[in-house]
Amino acid sequence: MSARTETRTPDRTTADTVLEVSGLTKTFPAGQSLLARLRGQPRKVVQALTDVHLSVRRGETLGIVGESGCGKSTLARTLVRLYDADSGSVRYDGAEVTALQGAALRAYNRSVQMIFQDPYSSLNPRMTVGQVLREVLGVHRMRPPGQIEARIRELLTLVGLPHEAAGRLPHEFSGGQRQRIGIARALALEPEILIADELVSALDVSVQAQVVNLLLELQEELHLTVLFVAHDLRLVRHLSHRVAVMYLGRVVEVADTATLFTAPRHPYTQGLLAAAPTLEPGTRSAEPAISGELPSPLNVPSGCAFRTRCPQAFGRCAVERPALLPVQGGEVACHLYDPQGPQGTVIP
Ligand SMILES: Nc1ncnc2c1ncn2[C@@H]1O[C@H](COP(=O)(O)OP(=O)(O)OP(=O)(O)O)[C@@H](O)[C@H]1O
Repeated sequence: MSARTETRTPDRTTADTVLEVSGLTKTFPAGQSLLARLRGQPRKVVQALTDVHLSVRRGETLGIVGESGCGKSTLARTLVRLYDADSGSVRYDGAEVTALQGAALRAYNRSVQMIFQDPYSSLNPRMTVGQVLREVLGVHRMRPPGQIEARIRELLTLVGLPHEAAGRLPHEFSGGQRQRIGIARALALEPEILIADELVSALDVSVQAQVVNLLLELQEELHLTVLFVAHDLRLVRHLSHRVAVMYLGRVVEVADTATLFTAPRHPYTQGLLAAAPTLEPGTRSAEPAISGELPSPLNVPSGCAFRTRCPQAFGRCAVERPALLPVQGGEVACHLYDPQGPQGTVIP
């Protein structure tokens, strides 16, 4: 990773929106005790995504960050239709994804590929890499039968594996190599969008850098659009043109990477960056950067969900949910940035 340390800028991406998420909401029924069930108590719901708005530009890498449980994976899974949204809209090249069925849904599922943290769990342990790729290419008729072997070799080269890898079983590979196999399988379907959910978090740091750099090269070579969901802000900064920050199921800030890391606006983003161990060594304060506990997604605070932990919260934050509004270099959902002024009483 040392080869490129500069922050990526959105210059090379187009302003053309490929995926437009608006008002996306997803809840899950919470677990319930036997006693509560016997008493007929109403089941609570986990508010995993609430009114999420997000535009993804063609050809960009968009990082998605936030504390554990803030809804990153649910967003990724809802985008690929592993989950059905409760409400809201996802438009891919203008077509409503939440309504797709049959052949149109299958085409969408080819165009938008998700790669998971643990490809081992989704690889058949008894199938060689060649068999896995042959099956994907054959079932989806990606190549005529006579061209399949050549395409398998091409895919292995693309992800930096030797051609001999085709004859080997998943357990014969290291974690990083298995991630490369997962990426090759996704690329076999010639997607336009890759969604990488915690792609490298289970790998050693040195291997993480190799896989992330591979993703960076592939993205530039194949003009892919990438959604990079991760905890590690250092990796997100390295890879992303823009970054979306989530808190308790909402997008609270989106900005180009340089702006987000040098001039974060939302108090939550400011806290998240201050808490990151790897960004600016020596500049961390001894105080916890974000005070208090993350509220339960069963009981999301009224108004701004972050206000119970926000050092700058004022009266309006408890009663009115801030909308995601445009600011220079991005968007932010915080009353402090209301173009009409914060309008409220600062809580002493
Ligand atoms: N299938 C499910 N059933 C019930 N609750 C769920 C389910 N999936 C996610 N949740 C809940 O939804 C909320 C958002 O979870 P999600 O996994 O999307 O967060 P995340 O930001 O990806 O977290 P992490 O970084 O730990 O993966 C959490 O409170 C989680 O417990």
